[in-house]
Amino acid sequence: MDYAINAVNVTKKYKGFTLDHVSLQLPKGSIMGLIGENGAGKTTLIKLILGLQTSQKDTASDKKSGSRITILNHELQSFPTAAREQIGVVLDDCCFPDTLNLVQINKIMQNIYKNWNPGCFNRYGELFNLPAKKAIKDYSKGMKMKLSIAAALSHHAKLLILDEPTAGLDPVVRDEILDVFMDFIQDEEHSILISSHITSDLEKICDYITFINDGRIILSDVKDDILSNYGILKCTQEEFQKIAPEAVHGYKRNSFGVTALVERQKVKGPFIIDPASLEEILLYNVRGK
Ligand SMILES: Nc1ncnc2c1ncn2[C@@H]1O[C@H](COP(=O)(O)OP(=O)(O)OP(=O)(O)O)[C@@H](O)[C@H]1O
Repeated sequence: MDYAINAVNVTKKYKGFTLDHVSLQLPKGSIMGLIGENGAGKTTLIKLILGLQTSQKDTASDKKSGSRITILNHELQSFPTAAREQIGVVLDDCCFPDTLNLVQINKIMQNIYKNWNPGCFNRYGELFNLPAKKAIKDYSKGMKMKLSIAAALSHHAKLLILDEPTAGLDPVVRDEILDVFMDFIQDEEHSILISSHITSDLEKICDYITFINDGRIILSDVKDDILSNYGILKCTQEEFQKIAPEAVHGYKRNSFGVTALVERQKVKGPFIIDPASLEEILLYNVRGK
């Protein structure tokens, strides 16, 4: 398979936190959602993929395990500067000087990106209702996010890497932006890696989902397969004892019995298993023990 991102055995150690030999493959032409609780390691992984932080590879064991990141078929270490235009990035803070306005940013970006498309930037500015003459410092949080997204979409990028791009946006604008992301990948050459706490957004647009917890990937698969393989089972304590432990990925006890996240195929018996949302799959995996 042809991957937009192929990260293998990526490791980063901070005091009290280790991103531990994480591997992630984003097939070209698709959207992958990154889900995890606060501090799980999503931003760290994104920054490592972008080369904004360096991964650990100074120990003998890491050399053996072959830590490696390839983006759009280029090794990260030797990524050509010119090819950087092919990556559109949105991180959680707005990266433009806040005294500038949209018109000034449009002019400046033409000198930064060879492939900058001023008409495209203007169109997104209008679509996202961004005032052209207002200084960025007077933009709301949501407006700044929309500005970052407009910029990421205006230099003919082939890959978008987006860290919580819909945080702070109202449902109507979020829906509009999700449509823009869906349009972006219609061409098989375009791909998106997106992290978000709004799991319903990811459920709408993603082809693949990667769950990350405490620096480790706990599940990474085709979204539709995840949603069809996992389900919520409600039963009595006695019934729960009869379910194979390997089928259970987390459970909660309550006064009526047990509610558990299960892998459908591993559950034997006449149980009713309801669909599980991505949010429930995360919650049970992280907290439901
Ligand atoms: N520069 C740094 N120095 C030390 N520790 C760091 C640094 N950057 C991140 N960390 C730690 O790494 C861990 C993962 O942080 P990260 O920002 O990747 O999480 P996240 O999944 O993006 O969380 P959130 O959803 O809250 O944005 C946290 O414990 C954080 O404190």
